[in-house]
Amino acid sequence: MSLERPIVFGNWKMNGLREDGLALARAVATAPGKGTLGIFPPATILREVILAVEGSNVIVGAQNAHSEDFGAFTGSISAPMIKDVGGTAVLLGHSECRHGLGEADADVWGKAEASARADLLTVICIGETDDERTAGRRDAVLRRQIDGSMPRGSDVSKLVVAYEPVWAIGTGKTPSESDIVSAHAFVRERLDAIFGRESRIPILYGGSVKAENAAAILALEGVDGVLVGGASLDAESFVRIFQAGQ
Ligand SMILES: O=C(CO)COP(=O)(O)O
Repeated sequence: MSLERPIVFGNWKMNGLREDGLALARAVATAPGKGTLGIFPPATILREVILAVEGSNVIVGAQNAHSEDFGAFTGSISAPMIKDVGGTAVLLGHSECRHGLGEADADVWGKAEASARADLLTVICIGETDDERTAGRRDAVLRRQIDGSMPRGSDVSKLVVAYEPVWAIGTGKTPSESDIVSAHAFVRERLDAIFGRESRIPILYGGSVKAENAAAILALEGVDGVLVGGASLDAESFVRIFQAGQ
C-alpha cells in the first residue's frame, strides 16, 4: 500500500455530533484533487462517517485503540472493533494521549502491534514539548519515541509517522520552516536506520496547520503531508489545505 502525496489527515479529536460530522465527512469525500485524504472522527460516529464517504477514496480511522483485541477494558475500543465497522486506520500516541492519558512509548508500541494485526494503517504521533525543545532535547525525544513506540516486523507500508511538536498543537504557533525540515530529516534518518531506506514511511507534520500556512508547509523538503486538528473541523478550510498541496 503506497499513499499518494500529499497526505492530508484530519484529527477531529472530541468534536463532531452526527449532523455536523456527517456533513463534514460528505464535503471531504467530494473534495477534488490528487493525494490521500483521511479523517479521524470520534468513535461514536465512526460507522456513520464510513457510510457517508462510501465510494470515495477518503480513509476513515479511529483516534486510539487498545493493545488487546478484547477484554475487560472499560472505555476502550480495539483495533478489531475499528476494522469490524469498516475503519482502515488509527492514530496512536497522540500527544493528548501521551501527556493527557499517560501513554508511554511501550503502550503505543503495544497498540501499534494490535493495529498491525488488524491490518490498519497506523499513524504514530511523536513530538517534543516546549521544555524539551528549549533544553535542546528535541532529537533525543524524537529518537526515544520512534525507537520505543514503532513496532518492528509489521508491514511498513501500513505505517505513517506524524511529527507534532506538542507546543504547536492548538496554539497557532508553528516551528520555523528550517526547524520543520530538520526535524523531518532527523525522523527520516532514524526510520531509515530501523526500517531501511526503501521503507519510505510517510512523515506528516502536525501542529497549527491552517489553510493559510499549508502550501508553505506542504512544499517543505521531507514533508509528505499534514495532520490537521482544529482546521479539519471546517470543510472549507480542510479542503483548502488539501488543495494547497496540489
Ligand atoms: O493535534 C493535532 C492533530 O493531531 C494538531 O492540532 P491543531 O491543528 O489544532 O493544532
